[in-house]
Amino acid sequence: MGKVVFSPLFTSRFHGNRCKVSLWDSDEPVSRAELLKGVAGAHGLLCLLSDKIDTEVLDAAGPNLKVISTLSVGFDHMAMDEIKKRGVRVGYTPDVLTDATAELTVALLLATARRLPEGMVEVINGGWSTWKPLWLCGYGLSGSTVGVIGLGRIGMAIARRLKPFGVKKLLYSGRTDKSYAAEVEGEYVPLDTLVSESDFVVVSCALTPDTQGLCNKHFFCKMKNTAVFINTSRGAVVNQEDLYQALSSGQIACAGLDVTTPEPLPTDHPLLTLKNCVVLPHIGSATYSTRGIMAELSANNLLAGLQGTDMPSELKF
Ligand SMILES: O=C(O)[C@H](O)CO
Repeated sequence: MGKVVFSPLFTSRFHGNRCKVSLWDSDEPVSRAELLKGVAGAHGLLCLLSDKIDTEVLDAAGPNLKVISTLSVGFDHMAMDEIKKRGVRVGYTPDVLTDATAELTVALLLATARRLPEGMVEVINGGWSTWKPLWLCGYGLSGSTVGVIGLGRIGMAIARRLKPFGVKKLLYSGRTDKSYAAEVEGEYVPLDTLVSESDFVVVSCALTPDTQGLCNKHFFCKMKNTAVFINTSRGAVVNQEDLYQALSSGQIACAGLDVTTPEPLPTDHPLLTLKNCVVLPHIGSATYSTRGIMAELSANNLLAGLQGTDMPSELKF
């Protein structure tokens, strides 16, 4: 085999059936300088969603590069046009993180709507004086309308988990009507209808030029002022200034975000001053078993790409 670079991990060089592996042996991301240096001459690269794989990295790798394997289902961190132009194959990790991400989305939705972080702070700081009828009241799923933007693998897994909470109506929007939505009695509606009729708006679409900044002031203005907004896809789908305005003015009730722009969100970011905004550090797929399976799948994708065989999960683009 040749040279492979694994970044958390790092790259590989391929000679016959052996590869020389350069491993970034840390849970911390590889620095840009190390990545540019380490990738030189590599035949394969295993990267994270936090590694920007752009022309500079591709140029630094040079013409040996045959395969990039990302430890993620999202691929918005990679310059796909440029990668395609160079004939480099791409492996990714769909399916194996669907359950963990859907589970986290439900947890975030409940934590946000039922104000769990706020409640915990009150217990710790002595704000819990006694039981009070209206104190820390939030919003429940029973009898509600839930709107899922992007009913793909993860969106569908979220819908399946939310339905048993007594959700009355499940709306979804996206590029196309999905026949499998029947399983959750999903109703395909225009985005405007979803936004204005939903009590819970859950964003689960990929980040593309079409969805970038989709959730902006026009979007939030159409939401009910009792509505809960949840995003576990990519931060850039949301205009955060507009979200801040919507939350601080009472235009919408609350928001739960597992993804932000940038990541990490600076600790002095205005969103973090709001009690009605729950922010998590992009932990959708963070279960021990899911991350283990993702690591194995991305290593196998990389090896198949180096050997020129079928990858377990190749991105077709
Ligand atoms: O794209 C992905 O794989 C997720 O965002 C990571 O959990």
